[in-house]
Amino acid sequence: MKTAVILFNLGGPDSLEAVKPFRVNLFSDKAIIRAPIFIRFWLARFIAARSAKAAEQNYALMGGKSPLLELTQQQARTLEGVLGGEHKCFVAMRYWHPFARDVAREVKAWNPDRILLLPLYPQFSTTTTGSSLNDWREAAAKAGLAKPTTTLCCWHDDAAYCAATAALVDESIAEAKAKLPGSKIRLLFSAHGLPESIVKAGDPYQMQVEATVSGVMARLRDKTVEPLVCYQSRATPQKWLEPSTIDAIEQAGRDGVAVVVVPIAFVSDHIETLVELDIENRHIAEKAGVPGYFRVKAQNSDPAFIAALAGIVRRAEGPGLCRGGSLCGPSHKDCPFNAA
Ligand SMILES: C=CC1=C(C)c2cc3[nH]c(cc4nc(cc5[nH]c(cc1n2)c(C)c5CCC(=O)O)C(CCC(=O)O)=C4C)c(C)c3C=C
Ligand SMILES: [Fe+2]
Ligand SMILES: [Fe+2]
Repeated sequence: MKTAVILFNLGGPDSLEAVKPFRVNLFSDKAIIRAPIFIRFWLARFIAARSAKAAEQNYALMGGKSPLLELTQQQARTLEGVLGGEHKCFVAMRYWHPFARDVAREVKAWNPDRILLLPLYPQFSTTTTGSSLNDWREAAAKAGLAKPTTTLCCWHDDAAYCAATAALVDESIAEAKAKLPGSKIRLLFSAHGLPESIVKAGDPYQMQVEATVSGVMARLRDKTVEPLVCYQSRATPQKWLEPSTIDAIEQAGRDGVAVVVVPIAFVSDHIETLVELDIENRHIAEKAGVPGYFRVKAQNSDPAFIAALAGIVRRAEGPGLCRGGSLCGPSHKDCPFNAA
């Protein structure tokens, strides 16, 4: 049976010229800016233009483009190798190439017997997974791609994913302890932030982030470190989830503890790990007098992580789907696809 596995991520600009249109696409999404279309059209351009210079400078620090597409394509190739047989992995991005509309046509040409949708966002948010899946459904309908389709939602508490992440965290704790013997260490689980209003409207993201953190903590070899969940990358003036990663770093400075920062809502390096965490927040930590700043590696194509994704795919190929054709993990009372 030919199975197409579609990997979804947000996408990133592939040149400095693409930064502005990429950001206009992002802020034009009704899942991100919840305003009527005619207001959103102008607001998107206004917000995108307002902070365009700073964004361009940040992409310039990464060589003038986002590495997200290459890293996701590498994940796709590695996963395809692990799954073997008649699996083919495709990558569809939400706000820059390759767009769902083009990928849907490619998938149709390959003519699979079934399709598995695998968002590379471990936690469900209406702003990320929800938006990508809606975009895919529209694109598939337009391309006339009507094959049995299963959504692999909500793998935030998947045991193998949590174990693979815990192994990466353990590596950084060991490095911190070796460099700063005797120092107290705080684990900052830094998730992408969200406007609080989106969470209040029922988005399960924050709950799922906390579940991921519990799952990772339970699987750490080194249990001597204290965890704290915080939220990074605030992008609009509204109130966002708290505490912010910056506040948490400054607090660590006041408390005189070293920090190990775990990017917990992304599985690939991109601007928010390579620039925000590695450059900006490291600088903030130095200024705040934090005795040591360590960043846990993103999963990228880590073999244990790819094996976890392969496990999620294989489970979807067996029985046990939740209502609506989605795969549910063991504890999905909050699964957005499981509503009647
Ligand atoms: C209101 C704005 C935003 C929300 C909500 C948001 C949620 C969100 N985003 C990610 C993951 C990524 N975001 C990326 C880029 C990016 N995101 C926003 C804004 C919001 N994100 C902006 C303005 C940008 C562009 C970067 C910039 O201008 O500084 C990316 C790609 C980065 C890259 O390398 O190109 C990812 C990935 C998550 C997980 C999330 C909510 C859970
Ligand atoms: Fe974002
Ligand atoms: Fe689910």
